[in-house]
Parts: sequence; C-alpha cells; structure tokens
Amino acid sequence: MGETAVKVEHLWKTFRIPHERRNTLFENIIGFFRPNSYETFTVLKDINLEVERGECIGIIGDNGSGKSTLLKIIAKILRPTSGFVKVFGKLTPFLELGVGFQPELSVRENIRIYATIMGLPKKVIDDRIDDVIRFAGLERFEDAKLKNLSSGMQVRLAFSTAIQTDPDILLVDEVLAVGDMEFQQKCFRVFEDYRDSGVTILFVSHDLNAVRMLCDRTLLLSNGERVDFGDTNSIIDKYIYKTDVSEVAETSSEKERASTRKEIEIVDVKFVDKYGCPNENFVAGDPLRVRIFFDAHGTVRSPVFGIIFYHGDTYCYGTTTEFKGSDTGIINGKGYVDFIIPSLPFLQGRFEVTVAVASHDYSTQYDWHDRRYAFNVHNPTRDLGMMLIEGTWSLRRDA
Ligand SMILES: Nc1ncnc2c1ncn2[C@@H]1O[C@H](COP(=O)(O)OP(=O)(O)OP(=O)(O)O)[C@@H](O)[C@H]1O
Repeated sequence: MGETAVKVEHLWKTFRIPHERRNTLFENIIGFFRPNSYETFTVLKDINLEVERGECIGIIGDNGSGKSTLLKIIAKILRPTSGFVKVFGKLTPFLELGVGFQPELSVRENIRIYATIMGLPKKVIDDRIDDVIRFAGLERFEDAKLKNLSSGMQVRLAFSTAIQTDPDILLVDEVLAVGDMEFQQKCFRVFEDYRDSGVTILFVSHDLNAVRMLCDRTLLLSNGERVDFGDTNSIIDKYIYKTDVSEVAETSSEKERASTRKEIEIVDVKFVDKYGCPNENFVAGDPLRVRIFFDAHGTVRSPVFGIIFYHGDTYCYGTTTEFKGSDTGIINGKGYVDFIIPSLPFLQGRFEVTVAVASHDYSTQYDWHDRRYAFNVHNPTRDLGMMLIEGTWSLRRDA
C-alpha cells in the first residue's frame, strides 16, 4: 500500500428541503407560529473510499447519484452530515470554475482576481498571465470585458487560470463537458500531465472514455450508495451493462438470490476457428466465431447479448446484438449465439473476452462473465503492434 492522499470514512450527507406550501392567509398565519417543516433527502449513504497518492480515480454514476456532492465535501465546500474526510496534501478543486468572475472587468483583470482566489501569489500571476491567455486562446480578447465573452470562453479562461496552481490533489467535476473538441483535448492532456507528474486526481465525468483513459480505479455511485470501487474497465462495464446492484453487493446471501433469478445463464464460450473447431489459437486475419452457449430457464423475449475484447488493460472493442440490429427473438431452453468475425483485426497477443446477457432494454442483467475467456493471435507478417490494418503502400514520383 502506498501513502494515503484522501480518506473518506462512513460519509453521510442529508439535505433538508423546507416545505413552503403556505397558500392561504390562514396557512401563513398558522405557519408564522409553527416552525417550517422540512423534507430530508439523503444523497450520500455511508461512503467509504481510500485514495493513494498519485492515483487517478474516476467517479461515475447516473445524474443525481451524488458525485458532485462527494467532491464538494472533500473540497470542504459542503459539510458532511456525519462521517469524516481526511485530505493529505494541497488540494485544488476544479468544481465550479469561474465563480468570482466579474463581468464588468476585463479578461486580464479577471485572471488576476481568479488566480488570487485560487491561491496563486501575485508574482506567479504576473509571470503566467500571458500563458493563461494563450492557453485559453483568448489573445484577441484580453482587454475585452468578460461579459462580452461567450460562456464557453469564460470556462476556458477559468480552466486556464486554475491549471496554473500547483496541486498535490486535484478534484475535477465535468470540466471536459464544456469547450469545443480542441479545447477538450487540451484539457485532457493537462490532466494526463498532472497524473504523470504524480498529482492525485479525483475525476467526475459522464465521459466514460475519458475516465477509461485517465483513471486507474473508479468508484460507481448509485442513489448515493457506493455500488463498487475497483479496476476502471470492469466498473465501467458494470455500469454500461447495468449489472444488477444486488449482484454486485458484497453479501453472499444476496449473491445467491441474484443467481437464482437468472432467467438466462451463459453456460460456456468457445472460440471457433475456420475449420469449425473450438480453438484458442488464431492467426491474424483468420475468421473467428465467438460462440456463447446459453440456457434460458423460461421464455425470454429478445434478450441482448454483449461481448467485449480486452488486450491487457486496453478495452479494444465492445458490442451487443442490439447495437448490431440483431433481434434474438423469443428464447426458451438451451442454444448458442455466434459473434461472427470474418477476418480477425488483431495482429498479435492474448485477448481476453467478457460476455454478458441482459434484458431487451438493458434494465436487467441476467448473466455476466467478466474476462473469463481468452484466445491468442499469432502474427504471420513482419508488421508491428496490436492491430491488423489491411493497408497497402502507393508511391507517386513527380519527376
Ligand atoms: N444544496 C442542495 N440542496 C438539496 N439537494 C441537493 C443540493 N445539492 C444537491 N442536491 C441533490 O443531491 C442529489 C445528488 O446531487 P449531485 O449533484 O451530487 O449528483 P451528481 O451525481 O453529481 O449528478 P450529475 O451527474 O447530474 O451532475 C441530487 O438529487 C440533487 O438534487
């Protein structure tokens, strides 16, 4: 175990929302003598999390699952209802970028104010102000009033200023959602640089690809509860394929209940070669069928089968019968479904395979075999790398 950067222990957060339903004079008068009633709303329920120094942690979950609230509590913007948060190091929150901006002042003046709020010394601000303007791509606007910038430009400015800080721990909430593609890529590179230089990052995003590329481990929240925390690829796959939360739950009795509920079970997976034989070794460019054997314990209408290929920690490819427009129809009893690859697009290496089956609308996960199967691809060429690209060279001489 490395050193701890952030520790969250038994964290609960409850908001109190006042009821303001005094429509009549009478209700108003009565209400005057009575305290307002409140509805309580628990948005974080017993969250535990330990992040090591230098780790990049993704936090994912549906809208309203509590991601931003968790970051705000870690940043000490909100107070927990109970539980503890301990932070070891200098923390910079990229949460509500641009708070403190003054619309009537110029871009330059706003950078000075905002950088001061972010804790930068005056000398550092003087040295870096041109870098900030350049990074934000706002050279032409540096003397314009802030109110004349578009909202996207304002966020770019806030982001460009905030990255001048020198954090040990960075909290990032949906920053990549703003700005155009080019700016998003610039931001992403900044986060990669931070990560590579050992900064601890907690990264909230709905951009699952960005989470995959950036984060070592990921926390999945659902309705304020910690569903799972672990290897980013597996957590994202569980989230995408909506693994039944009870199946992820730690207690064995719950697991048992989940397994008896399986309408369809995946009973085996075989890789079938060009001779129709099960095999684990293939040559790049060969045809391959992934045969998923199932057993349906009753009638199931149009279940969706999914498949994912991994190479090491790289998520190479994922698809489902539904993505490909294949309706599986009514299924009862045993059978198999083939994913047919006419020509293997991998050049070499060992590829692990995850298979899953879910209900037609993905709302129920029936079965899930995470990276349980694998095959090898051998390289018949002198080409290098992991992918097989059927490219050819062509040359034209002008003289
Ligand atoms: N100050 C507040 N008062 C009352 N309820 C709040 C407050 N802040 C957040 N909530 C509620 O807490 C829940 C969790 O909100 P939060 O913003 O943490 O979710 P999130 O996972 O970040 O969502 P999103 O993906 O939409 O950003 C939501 O239902 C939200 O309405």
